[in-house]
Amino acid sequence: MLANHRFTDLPAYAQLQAHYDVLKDRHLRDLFAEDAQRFDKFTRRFEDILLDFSKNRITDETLTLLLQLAEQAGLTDAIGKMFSGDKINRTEDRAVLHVALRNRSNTPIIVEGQDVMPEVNQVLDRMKSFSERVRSGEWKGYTGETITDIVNIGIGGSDLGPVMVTEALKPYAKEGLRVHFVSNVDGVHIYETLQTVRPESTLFLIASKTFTTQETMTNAQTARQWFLEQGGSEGDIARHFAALSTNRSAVEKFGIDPDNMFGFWDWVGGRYSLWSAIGLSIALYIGFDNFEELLAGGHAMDLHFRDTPIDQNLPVMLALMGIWYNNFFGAQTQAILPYDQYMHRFAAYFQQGDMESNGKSVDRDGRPVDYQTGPIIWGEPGTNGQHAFYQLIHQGTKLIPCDFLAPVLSQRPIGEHHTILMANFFAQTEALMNGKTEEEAAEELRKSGKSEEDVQALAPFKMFSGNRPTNSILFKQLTPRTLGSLIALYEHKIFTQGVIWDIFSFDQWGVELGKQLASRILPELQDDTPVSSHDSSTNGLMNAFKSMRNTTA
Ligand SMILES: O=P(O)(O)OC[C@H]1O[C@H](O)[C@@H](O)[C@@H](O)[C@@H]1O
Repeated sequence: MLANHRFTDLPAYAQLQAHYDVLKDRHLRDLFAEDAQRFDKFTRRFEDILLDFSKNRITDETLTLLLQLAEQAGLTDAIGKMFSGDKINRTEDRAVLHVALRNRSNTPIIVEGQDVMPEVNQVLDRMKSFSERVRSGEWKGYTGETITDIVNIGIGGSDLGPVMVTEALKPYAKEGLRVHFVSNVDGVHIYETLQTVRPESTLFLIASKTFTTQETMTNAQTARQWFLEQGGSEGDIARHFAALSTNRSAVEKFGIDPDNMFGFWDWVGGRYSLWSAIGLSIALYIGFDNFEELLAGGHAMDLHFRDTPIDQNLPVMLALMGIWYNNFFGAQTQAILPYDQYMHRFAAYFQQGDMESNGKSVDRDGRPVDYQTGPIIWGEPGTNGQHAFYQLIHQGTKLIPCDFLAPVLSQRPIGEHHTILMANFFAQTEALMNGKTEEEAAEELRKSGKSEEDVQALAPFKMFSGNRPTNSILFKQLTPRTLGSLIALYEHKIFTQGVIWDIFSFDQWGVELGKQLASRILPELQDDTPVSSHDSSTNGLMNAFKSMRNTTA
């Protein structure tokens, strides 16, 4: 059991509060001017990844105090417990072992007296041979055609990870093999996808940890029906449907051949499951060797996180910077801004990863917290974001800590594109840090020939306060290994923050209420009887829906 603490009672918390009162008025520009060593001091490296957190509103003292906070919260002990298979997900009575899924060293990891590694490796072996058979064309559809299209049907953790990774690693994909993702229960999603594929050459992966999720089961039934209507027979389903799940009996009930089921375990959280059988679409798309490289990258980051002193530890640094802004500066959000178009779903992926993990408001004793926990995560790839929402980051009233991520080498080096992209990457963090004083703005206006009256009128609009914090994460290239490490970096950041906030990061009870109510409402929508069992707004909306659906558009 982890020793519980109240975050705000940790001795370092009060010290940080006092320190914040002094530091909050200091400008990053001055902190850089005062300390020539800032970059060297506040960067950490791991393999081909460089984390520069020097453009944060910190000093040596801030970092020392934040590290003490982590220590006082029992971080080292908590890391040990996760890696050794303790049931740290207490509200579900489960271990949390996504690290076992990518444990390429194969050291035993024991859950309830049993080493989980043989089973992990067995599923990986099956994924390997299955993906190789499909990719080589040995696996045939019901008319003897090879598979050209993979349709992954899943939602949340059974969708976002595979979507993000297959997009990020597109350069490693096999030519002629397409992958599609259907998640939304909105029939539009499956309709549009089915328009683009043929039953003879399509493989459906029904991805659901529980195999009970309404959206996924509805989409899976529609896909099955479509397959049968298009010419496939019941007997052909085994060639075209596979299941990725922990729920064997539900898979069998659905009619999927148990030989086509790839299992995983309750100690894999949905949002941490891309490393498990849920990653089959990834293995099919980029090949098993590349999938193994992804796992190896995750594993390397795991070992770094577990074995490196916390002051040298990349996930810990990211976590501490986040806590500094979240709990002392009152920042509500955290932007993730990858300067790599292939990473365009990275922020969306960590919206679930972070917000479902740390969007909690009771501590581990079930007491309401009186401090802020998980931030709102959002972001889009650079430079698109620059032309959309950066205005607010630069000149708005909100403090938005940003992570800037970029590869040194592009996967698609075309002309000057990457150099131009990187010029923007460096320019943005510098601009956010330095800003532009009103005098500087006035001087520029004067130089452009404006009258003194215009200079005075316009300068306030053209000044930038700066002092806006960023992390820069520079990595050599977006390879499977590096992507694996980057994902694990953020996963462990989330874990570290959860430990410090004394919350449970691995349950997600908050998604249940809406589900419960939806299943109560569904039968009420199935006829035209007026509804009166809810509040007046919900009744009113449902009754309006019922009457409008009966009038022609
Ligand atoms: O894989 P499943 O069981 O279909 O769950 C899909 C998703 O459902 C819920 O929204 C949550 O529990 C998520 O964490 C999960 O990823």
